[in-house]
Amino acid sequence: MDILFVRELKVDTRIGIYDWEREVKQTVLIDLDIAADVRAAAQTDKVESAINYQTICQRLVAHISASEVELVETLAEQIADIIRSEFGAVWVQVTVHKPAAVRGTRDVGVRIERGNRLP
Ligand SMILES: Nc1nc2c(c(=O)[nH]1)N=C([C@H](O)[C@@H](O)CO)CN2
Repeated sequence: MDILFVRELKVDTRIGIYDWEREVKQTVLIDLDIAADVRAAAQTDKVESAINYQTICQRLVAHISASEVELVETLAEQIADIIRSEFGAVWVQVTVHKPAAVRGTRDVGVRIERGNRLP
């Protein structure tokens, strides 16, 4: 199976479990790996035959910038749902990074996989 990918989609959002985190926006970075059969797109050379990664990014920026969840897990699950239900992906891996959220670390976050990756 082929993979479409997005690295480090940067979005400011309200996220976190602490009172101070409900008052500010923080930056999250999103990585996506999306299973896709890209042969039709390659043969036609038309984006209409592809899963459009720009459209996905625009949809996710709209969703994430308006969201107010507490956990990175919740955000990752919502992102996977959007990509599968609205863009027809059969399998997706979503990584949500919350850089510098924990003192002494460069990065924390979560990575999930949803759906069935075809051979
Ligand atoms: N499993 C998780 N643990 C923690 C989360 C989270 O989203 N998932 N969040 C926090 C805080 O909001 C942290 O990011 C800020 O200091 C702590 N643990």
